[in-house]
Amino acid sequence: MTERVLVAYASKNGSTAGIATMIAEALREQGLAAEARAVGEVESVGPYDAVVLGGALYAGRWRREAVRFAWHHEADLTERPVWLFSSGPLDATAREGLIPPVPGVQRLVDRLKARGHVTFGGCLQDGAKGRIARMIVKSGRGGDFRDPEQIRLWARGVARELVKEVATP
Ligand SMILES: Cc1cc2nc3c(=O)[nH]c(=O)nc-3n(C[C@H](O)[C@H](O)[C@H](O)COP(=O)(O)O)c2cc1C
Repeated sequence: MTERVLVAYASKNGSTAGIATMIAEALREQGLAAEARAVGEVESVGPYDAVVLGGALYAGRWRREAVRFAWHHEADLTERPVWLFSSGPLDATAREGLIPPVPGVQRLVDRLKARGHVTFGGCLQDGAKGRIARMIVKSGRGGDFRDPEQIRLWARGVARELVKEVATP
């Protein structure tokens, strides 16, 4: 049977949503039934066999909705394979090496017994919401630091683990 994977995300300016869409596409390419959904659109994780949960980083924390989602669905999430991702750094650091989760996300990794966590580069461009966001863009420190190849490779690793598990329960 095809594994159903939920890629849930919390995004303010849309770039984490974009990453979630890329992850879901890469999982589908590997034969999984994956869909990307904003956390607010997900009532239950019951229909899914595995979950990828991602949050945009603001001031050293995940967007609150992502944390709330994790707490609210904790019991169901701990019964399923779960991976977490963060999106944030507005420079090349996420591409150059593994960035550990911020403390609040590390707590979720432990609590949900997540199989893995990765930090992807973020994106802030014209039209970003918020005064500080606009200041960052205006001062030339914005840009798109997401790396589609890095995202695809990470998603393929997730798919490999899930497919292996179905083959050898
Ligand atoms: C006010 C503000 C605070 C931010 N704080 C962080 C941070 O603590 N760590 C980080 O890596 N990125 C930080 N960023 C960058 C965002 O995480 C990045 O732009 C991300 O891609 C936004 O995701 P979204 O488009 O899904 O909202 C911050 C951006 C803004 C505007």
